[in-house]
Amino acid sequence: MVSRVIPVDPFDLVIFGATGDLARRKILPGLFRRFCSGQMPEEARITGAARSDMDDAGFREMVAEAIREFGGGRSCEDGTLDDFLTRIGYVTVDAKGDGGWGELKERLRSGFVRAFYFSVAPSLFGDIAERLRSFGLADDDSRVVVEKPFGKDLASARALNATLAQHFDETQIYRIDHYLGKETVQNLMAVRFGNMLFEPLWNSQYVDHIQITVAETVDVGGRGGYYDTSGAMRDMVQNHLMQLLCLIAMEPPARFEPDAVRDEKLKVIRALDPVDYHHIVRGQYAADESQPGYRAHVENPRSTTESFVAMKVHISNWRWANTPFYLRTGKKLKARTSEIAVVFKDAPHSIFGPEAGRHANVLVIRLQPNEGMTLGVTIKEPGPGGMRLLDVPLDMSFAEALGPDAEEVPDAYERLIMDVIRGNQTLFMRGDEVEAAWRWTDPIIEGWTARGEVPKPYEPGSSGPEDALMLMHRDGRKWREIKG
Ligand SMILES: NC(=O)C1=CN([C@@H]2O[C@H](COP(=O)(O)OP(=O)(O)OC[C@H]3O[C@@H](n4cnc5c(N)ncnc54)[C@H](OP(=O)(O)O)[C@@H]3O)[C@@H](O)[C@H]2O)C=CC1
Ligand SMILES: O=C1O[C@H](COP(=O)(O)O)[C@@H](O)[C@H](O)[C@H]1O
Repeated sequence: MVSRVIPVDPFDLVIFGATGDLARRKILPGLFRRFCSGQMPEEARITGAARSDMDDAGFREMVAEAIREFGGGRSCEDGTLDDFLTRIGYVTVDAKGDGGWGELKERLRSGFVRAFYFSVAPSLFGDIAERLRSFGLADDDSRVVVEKPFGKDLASARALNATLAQHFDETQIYRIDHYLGKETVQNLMAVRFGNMLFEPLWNSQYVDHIQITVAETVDVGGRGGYYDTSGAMRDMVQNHLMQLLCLIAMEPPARFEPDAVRDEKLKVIRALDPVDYHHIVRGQYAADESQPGYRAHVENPRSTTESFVAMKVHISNWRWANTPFYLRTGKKLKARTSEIAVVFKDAPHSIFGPEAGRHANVLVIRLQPNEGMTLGVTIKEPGPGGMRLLDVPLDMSFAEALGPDAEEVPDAYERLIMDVIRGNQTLFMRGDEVEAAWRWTDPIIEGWTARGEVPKPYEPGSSGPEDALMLMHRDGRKWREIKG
């Protein structure tokens, strides 16, 4: 295999919240994998910063443990971990106080790319941004990476944008949506805009409807405190599903460049119709004989927060008028699967007569697991039985197509952090995009509150509430089965 890894420029990366869950599970192991792949240059340095009192050696031990636990199955030569750890340091810093900032500044070198990852609660973003400037750690070339949730509604997202804008230019702010870093999500753009095959058919004249499903088997686990104030709508739809919707529905950007892509995504969000409340189903997983339900995972035993949402959405523009988009996401479902299905219309006339049945082509883009694409094609049923039709899949699994190269594919966080170092904002959300997404989401959530709506219970391990199935049945359509 010929390595296509291009090393990034030397950098200083500071991770605020380096002792936290996200840093240990995703960021630090991801950086290690990039180091193994040879993408990280010799002079790269990573400094953890958090409140815990620790020295460099203590933090390196924590990092080594995190990598052993969450590092992932890629092969790395012996000794690489020790080598990686020599590039790691730690400073005790209080985001809300003055302690530690001077020492942190001394650790940073001039002449290198400088990035600050805010892997802390959003309530600390403003404090950190302000101190980065007042203690002179950040300059006009520095980058800041901010985690989700980016606000909980339009007002809070605006306030957060305004706070960040006091200290940093938009070109320095990298708002993470890790779905944009997934390999297949980018492949979606390659499929649409790198082929002549699909784009002429990619509109309401040929597409009957589109289904976007992000199903999870996990419950809210230890994140009940956060999740109960959020729910599936804020946690998944406003960001991840919205981004998938944008990529599938947007017009071709003139170039694969940050503002060209983000302008087109913004136009999609702005063209979304308000959603009729009859077109949304909220669900909450119930208990069964072997396991507790949602309400046992959160503090409020009467919680009406949704762990599932299904909805029908319309985009009012020339391309998509009259083509519905059905979105659904939920926890504790039957299988972990994320996919987008583009369901084409039936052929306008069947030359094979009514007994041949109805056959529509479906293009399925599987984001996870088993990333790949399947195009359902109608053929003649083999054998002597006359002209009977059969749907067969033209199947492409990326792991099979890439062979051993698939091992080299970085995960979402690895890719996005390297993009920050490269200064490429294409796969990050712009401030106006996030605000537009909240502008569309807010009335939906406000409507639930005003109507005192209670989510429908659903069985753990199911496909969600019955009403979600009805949402499509009413339109004479059917959800694809949720299977891993
Ligand atoms: N965990 C996840 O799966 C995901 C998390 N996120 C987002 O990432 C961010 C971090 O989440 P997560 O890692 O789970 O959170 P944790 O609660 O696990 O970690 C929080 C981190 O912030 C540090 N911290 C808290 N207060 C201060 C302070 N005053 N000064 C300096 N550091 C402080 C903590 O340090 P110490 O403990 O040393 O005090 C700790 O390192 C959040 O915005 C979250 O919404 C987004 C997607 C998924
Ligand atoms: O951002 C989030 O995403 C995860 C799902 O991410 P995936 O990459 O595993 O599909 C979700 O579990 C979590 O609730 C949400 O905050």
